[in-house]
Amino acid sequence: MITLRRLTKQYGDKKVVDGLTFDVPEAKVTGFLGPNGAGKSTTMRVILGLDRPTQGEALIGGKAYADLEHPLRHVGALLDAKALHPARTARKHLLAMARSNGFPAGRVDEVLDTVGLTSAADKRMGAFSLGMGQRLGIAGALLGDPELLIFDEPVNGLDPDGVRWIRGLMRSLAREGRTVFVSSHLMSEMQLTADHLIVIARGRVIMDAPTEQVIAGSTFGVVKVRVPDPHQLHTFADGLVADRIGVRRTGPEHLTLSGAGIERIGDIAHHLGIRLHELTAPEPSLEEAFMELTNEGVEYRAPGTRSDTPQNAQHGGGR
Ligand SMILES: Nc1ncnc2c1ncn2[C@@H]1O[C@H](COP(=O)(O)OP(=O)(O)OP(=O)(O)O)[C@@H](O)[C@H]1O
Repeated sequence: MITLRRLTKQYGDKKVVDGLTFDVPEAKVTGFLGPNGAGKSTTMRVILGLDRPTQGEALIGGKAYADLEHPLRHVGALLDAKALHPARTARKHLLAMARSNGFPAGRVDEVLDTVGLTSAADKRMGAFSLGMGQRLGIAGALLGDPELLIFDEPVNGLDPDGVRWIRGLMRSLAREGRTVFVSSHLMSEMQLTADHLIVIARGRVIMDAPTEQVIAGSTFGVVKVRVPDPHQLHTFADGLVADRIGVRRTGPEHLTLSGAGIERIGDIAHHLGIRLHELTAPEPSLEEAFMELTNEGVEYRAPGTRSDTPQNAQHGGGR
């Protein structure tokens, strides 16, 4: 449905998007993940024809957005919360959108119902909360009954009810056969929502795989340890790094380790005479997978290893 081929976007001499090649599959929720500034919004803007690529192409059903005959019948998008006319009601706002795009007026009530805004339809938008504004933005995206939906950080600033609602909506849109492409930096959220994940860092793809595979790929399992003595904590971290174990400081007394199981970690602690107050192997999460993939938060590195480039991260974590 969405096809990116060597898509590159450069601002000045900075490549914000650097040769992205991937497909977004149909009838699935695809999470587009990456740390802040990774290039997610820029990629979405290029797909939607709001920005021109420096090189490469982004196609929707084989066509550039600008070549789609009735774009809103094919693609609905929620980007940054738009500046809404504060004195206008939600219904009037959607009616104006419907009219200017040739959609039947009856569609307005349908989408208001879908997003749960029927009772607020005649309220002025100036009185809308952030969550209501997001719902209205989604109503606008659904107006043309498009087969592709692009949502940029749709859960930003929403309360837990709103987050659950958007999650359910995205899943049901995919069940209807639509393509849902959603960006987020919230790994935990995508773990619950997305079937497929595309992870980028510094404008490059570092993972493109089914969600389950990304989670499974994180584990050798991480191991958590708690070392009460600060001096021993550093000695232990250095010893582990020398043994090629990935070490991340996750609290004043805590380290999160990857690349070995609890038996080996316990043996190393014993060998070094380190006193432990905790040695556990929690269930892997997407959060951990993401940390590994992007190498975020890694404080200790083995001397001579260069695990901070996206390419190496792919080799290290892209199983
Ligand atoms: N019009 C622009 N001119 C110059 N630099 C830009 C422009 N738009 C974006 N950038 C830069 O491109 C980089 C990527 O931004 P982008 O918003 O695409 O990332 P993102 O992954 O969506 O991150 P976030 O979650 O923070 O929005 C950032 O460093 C940003 O400052």
